[in-house]
Amino acid sequence: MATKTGKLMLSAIDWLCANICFWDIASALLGLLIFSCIHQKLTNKGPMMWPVLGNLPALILHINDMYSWVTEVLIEAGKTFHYRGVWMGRAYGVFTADPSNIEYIMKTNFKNFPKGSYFRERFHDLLGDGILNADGETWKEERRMAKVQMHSSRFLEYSIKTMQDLVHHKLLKLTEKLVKSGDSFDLQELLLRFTFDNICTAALGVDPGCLSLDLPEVPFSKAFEEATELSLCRFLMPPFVWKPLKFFGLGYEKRLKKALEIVHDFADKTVADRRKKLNSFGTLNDQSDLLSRLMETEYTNRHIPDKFFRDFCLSFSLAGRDTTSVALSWFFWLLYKNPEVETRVLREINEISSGHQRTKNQNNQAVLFTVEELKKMVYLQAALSESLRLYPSVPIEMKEVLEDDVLPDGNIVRKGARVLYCIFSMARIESIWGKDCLEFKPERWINKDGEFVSENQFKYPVFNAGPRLCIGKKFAYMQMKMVAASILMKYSVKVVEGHDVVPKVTTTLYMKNGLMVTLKPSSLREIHHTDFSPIVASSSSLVRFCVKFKMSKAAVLELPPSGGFSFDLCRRNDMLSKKGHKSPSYFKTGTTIVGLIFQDGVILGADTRATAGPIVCDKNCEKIHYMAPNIYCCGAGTAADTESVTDMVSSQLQLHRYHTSRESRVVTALTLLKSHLFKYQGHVQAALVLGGVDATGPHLHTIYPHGSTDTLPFATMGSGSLAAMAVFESKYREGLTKDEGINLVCEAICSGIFNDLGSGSNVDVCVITKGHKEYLRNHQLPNPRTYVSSKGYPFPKKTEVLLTKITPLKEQVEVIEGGDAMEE
Ligand code: HEM
Repeated sequence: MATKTGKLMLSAIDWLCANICFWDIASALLGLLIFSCIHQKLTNKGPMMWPVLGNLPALILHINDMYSWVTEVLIEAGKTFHYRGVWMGRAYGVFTADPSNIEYIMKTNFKNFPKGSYFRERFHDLLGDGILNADGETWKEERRMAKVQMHSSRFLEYSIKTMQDLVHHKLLKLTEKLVKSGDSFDLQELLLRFTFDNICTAALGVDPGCLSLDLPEVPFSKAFEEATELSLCRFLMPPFVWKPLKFFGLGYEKRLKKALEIVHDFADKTVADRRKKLNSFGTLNDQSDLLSRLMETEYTNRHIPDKFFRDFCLSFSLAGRDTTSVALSWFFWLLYKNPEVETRVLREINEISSGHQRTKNQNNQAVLFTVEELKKMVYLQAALSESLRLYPSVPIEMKEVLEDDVLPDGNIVRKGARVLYCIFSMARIESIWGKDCLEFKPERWINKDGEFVSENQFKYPVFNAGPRLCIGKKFAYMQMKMVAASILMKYSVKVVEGHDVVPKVTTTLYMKNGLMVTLKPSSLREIHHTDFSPIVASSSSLVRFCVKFKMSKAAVLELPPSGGFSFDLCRRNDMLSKKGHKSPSYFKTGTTIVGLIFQDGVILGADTRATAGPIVCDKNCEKIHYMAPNIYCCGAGTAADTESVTDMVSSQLQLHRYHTSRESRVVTALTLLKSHLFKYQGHVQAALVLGGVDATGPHLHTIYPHGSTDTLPFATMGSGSLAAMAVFESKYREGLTKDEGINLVCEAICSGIFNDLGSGSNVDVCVITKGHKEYLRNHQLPNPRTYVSSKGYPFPKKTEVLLTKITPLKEQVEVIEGGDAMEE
């Protein structure tokens, strides 16, 4: 039977050889190919899937514009398509940009979509079991430990300090040097150096020194970069290629091995040193970096091998290194392309830093931003988020499928497949982000009350989402804001003309050619003159502004008002002084005001001289102001300011009493006064001594012009305060009687009157006790007038009437073509 079948087959082959030529076979294969292609086209929504090669040809064809191409395909395919790599390459699955699919894999069925062995295997040599490369219980435990430390206030404080130090002592020093040289330079490279130093200092407690003035090549940093890039090569070739290369140490795997040795040596040494320190001192309490905190807390509970800490360090260095620097590079580029956004960012930074004179560096305009100030930078946060939307630091993410599953959009995914989701493409899909999705529009992140509004994580998975949400998000925003605000305060960043800005196709969205820029000092000064306020700008100036910044008038008017104070008068004064007008100078003022607590209540005292520079303009003015029947307030500083502030707060207290039908409390007056003064940051010149007696007893407070306050048993303020304080400090004691208190107050005021030229004339006293007050106006007259002319002071003649004709005023309006600096 077998021989019969064999014979039959041989004769069939003979027949085929005799009757079918090469061209017949070629045409049959071609037909098969065409059929398969048509079948593919009809059944698969994605790019062409070739037999054997899968999607590889299309990928190679679009390798230089891969993100745009994937976006186009995703839009055409309705946000999801199936893909396949070369035969036996184990690369297959779906590509998606659908938020509902992303929510499913990142949250709803999180357990079925781990990082997976495909990813882990390729990154294991570099990251080991570090958090970025771990799954399951290992990942869970690492995340728990990292979260506890990262969210502690100690780490937050420490990380802010490291950022401030690096920005001010290194980054800005380096930019100064670069500005002096006048050369263009690669900003992306500079930022990469900055973030590497920053993450190593914060996470490992070691500064690798990439940002030193001579921009040295740091072996650890270079090897780390190389090891990351070379590990990625393993994703481009099938395992039967890269595994033998690794085994025999050939090709790029040889270089990878070398780079890995340097990286691991550095990390191992850091961990070993820290362990040694912990063993010899028994504590690492003087170090706040993540590694030290983790070692100290975890070692006390159980023994954790050094390898764990090494892997932990490397994952953090990778996660926190390039992500923020790349994000900042795109941000600066987008800002350069959108000057109207830059103007708004600068305006915000300027407003926030305007009350910041105390921390200005002496030699330049660099400002040390605090966490509170960074938090207030809402528009900057919106601009950074918008920049990350369009250029996400991690453009494509990948998860593996554990068991067969069906995604919410109906696509089936088989066990072992991979789901890739393209965050870069999501930003460019109208059905996700709206018709204006391609525009750089920070306003989409701000609500009508001017607050920042976060987006749904699954529509905006830039920081990942669900249980694996990026742990460093807060750190990243602080860092980006600190760098952006500090650089923009000092420089205007100009991208070199003709520089080609394109994304590099790799796991992190670098700019392929870097970002070549020049820095022009003091962009802020420019913005003072070009700044605008949609509310006050005249129509013509608004048009000029729009033309200058190539934006529509509607766009300007659409901007929500920024709120807060208007600094138009400052700009006007600035403009006038530039035109040669001399600003009036300030008048020196002087006062002695005091207060003390005695056994039954509070006694306040004040002198009565009002000075304006060298002139005594009022010999007997009143400096003790009424606030409420049981509260009075002495004011030093500018008389008009102290009067107005106390008047305003007094009326608020009155309204409050109408509402509550209760006696005002001193603490209410104190809160109202300090919050009012704080808003004006010292521009309202009122230094106050507030005293009163309420249901909780007698109270005495001082309030400084910037809004800070003190609560004391005795207090003095004004230019004579030191003289008065000398009296109080030597004679004040608890339980003074009323008369003793009044005498002490008078003595203190007289000490001011006789030792301070700004104070003088008489002593006013106000005694407040429970349910009663006594205002002793001119209680003492220590400087009575000694000589009065016996003849009086008659005027030689009365006021004469020179003209009786009344000339009506004419309104004259002069239109100045071209406008003034104020209007720009
Ligand atoms: C603009 C800046 C940043 C962006 C866009 C970003 C984005 C991401 C993304 C997409 C992931 C998921 C990665 C993956 O699973 O493969 C991630 C995870 C992570 N990121 Fe960030 N990141 C940023 C900054 C940082 C910084 C500065 C740190 C450290 C201080 C950090 C620490 C981490 C950690 C530890 C994880 C792993 C979380 C986990 O798997 O549970 N990131 N980040």
